[in-house]
Amino acid sequence: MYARYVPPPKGAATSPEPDHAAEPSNLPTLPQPTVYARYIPPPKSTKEPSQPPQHVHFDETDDIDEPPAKKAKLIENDENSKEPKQKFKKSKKSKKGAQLSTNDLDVPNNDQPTTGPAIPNGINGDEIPAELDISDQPIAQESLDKAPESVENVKKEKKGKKKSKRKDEAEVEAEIDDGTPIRHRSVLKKAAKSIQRAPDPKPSADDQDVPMQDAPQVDGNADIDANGDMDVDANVPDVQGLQPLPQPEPIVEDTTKPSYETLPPWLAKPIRVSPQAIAPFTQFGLSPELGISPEVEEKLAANGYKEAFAIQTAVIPLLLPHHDKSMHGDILVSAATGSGKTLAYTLPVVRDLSLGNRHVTRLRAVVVLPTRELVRQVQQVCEQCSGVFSLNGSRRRVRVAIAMGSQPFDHEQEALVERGEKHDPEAYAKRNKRLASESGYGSGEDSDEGYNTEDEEKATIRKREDKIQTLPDHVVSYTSKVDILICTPGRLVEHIKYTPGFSLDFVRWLIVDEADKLLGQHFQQWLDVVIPRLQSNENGARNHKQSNLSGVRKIVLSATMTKDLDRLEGLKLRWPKLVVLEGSGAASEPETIVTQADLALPELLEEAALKVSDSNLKPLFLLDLLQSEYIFGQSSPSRATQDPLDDDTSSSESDSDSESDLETSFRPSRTTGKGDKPSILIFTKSNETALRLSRLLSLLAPTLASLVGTLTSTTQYATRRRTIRSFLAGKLRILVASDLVARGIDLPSLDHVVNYDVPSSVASYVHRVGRTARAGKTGRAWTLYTNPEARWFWNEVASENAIQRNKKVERVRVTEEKEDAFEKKVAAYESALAKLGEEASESRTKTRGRSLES
Ligand SMILES: Nc1ncnc2c1ncn2[C@@H]1O[C@H](COP(=O)(O)OP(=O)(O)OP(=O)(O)O)[C@@H](O)[C@H]1O
Repeated sequence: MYARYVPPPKGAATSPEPDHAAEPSNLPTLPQPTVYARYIPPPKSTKEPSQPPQHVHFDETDDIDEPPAKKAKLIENDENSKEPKQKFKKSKKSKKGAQLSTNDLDVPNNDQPTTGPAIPNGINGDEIPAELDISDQPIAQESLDKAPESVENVKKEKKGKKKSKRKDEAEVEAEIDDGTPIRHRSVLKKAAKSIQRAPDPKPSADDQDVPMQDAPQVDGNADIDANGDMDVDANVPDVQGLQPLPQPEPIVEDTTKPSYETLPPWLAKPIRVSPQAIAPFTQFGLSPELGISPEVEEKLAANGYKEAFAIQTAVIPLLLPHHDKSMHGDILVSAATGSGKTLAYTLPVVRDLSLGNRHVTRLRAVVVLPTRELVRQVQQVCEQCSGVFSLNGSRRRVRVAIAMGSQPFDHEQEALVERGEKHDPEAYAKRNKRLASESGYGSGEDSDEGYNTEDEEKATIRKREDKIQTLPDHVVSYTSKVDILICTPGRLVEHIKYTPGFSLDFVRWLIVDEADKLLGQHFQQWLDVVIPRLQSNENGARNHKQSNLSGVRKIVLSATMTKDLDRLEGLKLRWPKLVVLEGSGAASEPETIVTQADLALPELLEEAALKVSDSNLKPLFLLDLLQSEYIFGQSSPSRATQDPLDDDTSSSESDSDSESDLETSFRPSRTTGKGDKPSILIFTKSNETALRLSRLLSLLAPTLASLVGTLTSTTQYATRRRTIRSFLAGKLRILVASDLVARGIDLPSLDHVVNYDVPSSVASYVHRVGRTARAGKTGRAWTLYTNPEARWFWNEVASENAIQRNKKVERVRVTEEKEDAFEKKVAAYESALAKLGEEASESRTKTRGRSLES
C-alpha cells in the first residue's frame, strides 16, 4: 500500500521546489500550505465563507493503508451550522508525518488545484507514516509556525467540539419521532452516519503513478473558492476523496516444478545401461591403439570372454585412455551380481599397466575387497588379463600380488618389496647424522637429522632401516615387486604402516569392490590411512599413459551401491560418474526407472518362497525341498497358490488344489533325470547354525551325507579353500554356509541358493541369491520363512518396489504336515536331534580332556 500526498499550492512560500513558485497560476495562494497529504483541507477561514463550508471528517481509527473510499467521510452540510467545522487529529505521528511530507517529497509543480489528493511519483508507504492524515496539516503548520498560539487554538477547538457534539445530538433528536426511546438514539445516530459513508471506490486499472493533473478531486463537484476553501456540492452524498492506492505488480506464478532431489546430479542421474547392450571388445577405444586390439580380443575369447557384457560395454570405454577431460573422472558402478563387474575394471587397468616393454615395476594399482575369497577370485581374473596383454611374451607381464590376513605377514612383505642398496653419499651422511643424534652425539642443527617426523610409523621404519649395515656411501633402497596389489583393507593398512619400502606414491588406480561393505565398516579406518597417501603427485608419478590425466583414478563397485554421500565422501572422489546396469524389468520403461529401486537381480533368476509353519521343524522343510523334484527329484511336491500373506495353511486347502491350480512357472529341476546332481548353496544366519544343519542333514538323509560341506568364518582358511575346490569340482553338491560367502564369490554353474534363514537385509538377500544365475545363466533362489518373518519378506524383499526382478517371487509348498509320512519324518528328526546332542557332549568331553592334558 502506498500513501498519497497533495501537491503544494502555487506560490507557496515554503514550497521545497523553488521552480514551482515561478509558474503562473490563476488559483489563489493558500495561506500556509507546507504539508502535503491526500487532501488540502479548507483552511480555517472565518472571514468570508463564500459558500456553506463542507466538513471533511476523518475517523480516528482511519488508516492510510486502507482503501481511500473507506477513509474519508463527508458530513453533509448542515444548513443550521454557521461556521465550518473541522476536526483535527492531534497526534505526534501526524506531526511527524507532516514534517516528513514537507521535507522529503519531491513534488512537481503544476496547476493542479489543491483540493484533491495527488499521487507523487516514487512515494511509497515507507516514506510517509501510515497514519498521515489530511487533518494533520493545520496542526502541523501551527506547531511549526505558531507555537505560542497553538494552545489557545486547541482550547477553542475543544470548546467547538463540545458544542458541535451537543448540536449533533440535538439534530438527531430532531429527526427522530417523538416516540423514539432515548436508548435507541445512539444506534440510530450511528446508522445515519453509516448511510453517509462513501461507497468503495472502483480501483482503476491504471491507478499507479497518477500524474498531478489527473489527480482526483474530492469529488467531481468540489471546487475551491477564492479563499482556497473547499466547496463540495451538497447534493452529492458520497465522497470519493482518495484514489485507489498503487498496488505492487502482480506476482507472476512460478510454474517451474519443485525439485526434491537432495543428491548431486551425477548420483541422481546416472549413466544407465541396458542389459542387452552386448558388444565386441574391439569396439571400445578412440582408436585401435587406445582400445582393445583384435589379438587381445582373441585371447579373451580363449579365456571364455567372447563378448563384453552390458556393464563392461559401459565401463571399459570410460576407463580407456581418453583425451577428453570429462572422461577422466572417477567411476562408480552399480550392477547386479554376476554381471561381470570384475572384468570391467581389470581389463582396462591391466591394459594400462602392460603398456611399454621397459617398464619399471612399481605399485600402480590397488584393489581392495572385503574377504579373502574375493581377493583370490580377483587375483585369478587379473592374472588372466595379465596373460592376455603380455602377448606371447612380446610385452612385459603385469605382476599381481595379494595381501590378506590368512598369510604370514613377513612372507607378504618379501613378496611385495625388494630390499637393496644404492649409492647415495648424501643420504648416507644424513643417515649417519640421524644415528648420531639418536645416540646423543648429534649437533641437532640439521632439521632432517632426527626421526621426529609427523608420521610415527614411517619414523619407526626409518630407524630400523638406518640400523642395517650397508656399504660406505650406500643406503638401503626398496623397489616394488608388483604392479597390482589385491588385498583386504586391514592388511593394506598393516603394510602401509609396517612394511619398509611399501609405498603408494606411484599408485594411479584404486579399486574398491563391494564398496557398500567396505565403506560401511571401519576395517581399521582404512580410508583415513589410504586416501591421504594418494594425494601427492611428485614428478608426475601418477601420470596416466596415452592420456593427459594425472592423479589417482578410483573405481568403486557394488551390486548394492550406496548413495550415502557421507560414506562416499571418505573416498574423495574427483568428477565422479555413476554407471547403473538396469534391471531387466525396467529396461522397457526408462522414464520410470528413476523412481524404482536401484537394486536389481540377475535376469534369469527365478525366486520362490516356502512357508515353515513350525520353526522347530525347519530342517524337515529344508529336507523336503532338497528331495523335491525341484532339486534332487526324489518326491513330488505340491505348489501353493494361496495369497502369500495368508497364514492359514489348512490341509483342506492343499487337498483342494486341482491340477489347474498347480500351474506355475516353477518346473522340476532341469538336472533331474540326467544323472548329474544339482549344486546347492544353503545360507544360515550364523556359523553355529551352519555346522548343526549340515550335520543334521547328514543324519536325516544319509544318502546326502557325502555331498554336504560346510563353510563358516571359524573354519580354517585352508579348509575353506579345500571345501570350495571340492564343490567346484562337483564332489560336494551341498554347501551349508554363513554369510561369509554371500558376497562376490563366483561359483560357476551354481544351480540353487537356499535361504534357510531369511537374510538380515534386502541387500543381503540380493548378494545371497546373486550367487546363482550369474553370467547370463539360469538359477533358482529359495527362501524359507516363518510366520513372524512373512510380512517383512513379502513386503520388503519380494515386493517389486524393493528390487527390480524379471519374475515375481512364487510361493511353493513341498511339505504336507498332515500326512502320515510327515509324522515318521518328525520321529526321525527327533532321534537325529538326540544323536546330535550326544555327539556335541562327546566332543565337549574330548575338548576338555585335551585341554586338561595340555
Ligand atoms: N564378457 C564375459 N563373457 C563371459 N563371461 C564373463 C564375462 N564377463 C564376466 N564373465 C563371467 O561372469 C561371472 C561373474 O562375473 P563377476 O564375478 O565379475 O560378477 P560380479 O558382477 O563381480 O558379481 P558380484 O557382484 O557377485 O561380485 C564370472 O564367472 C565371469 O567369469
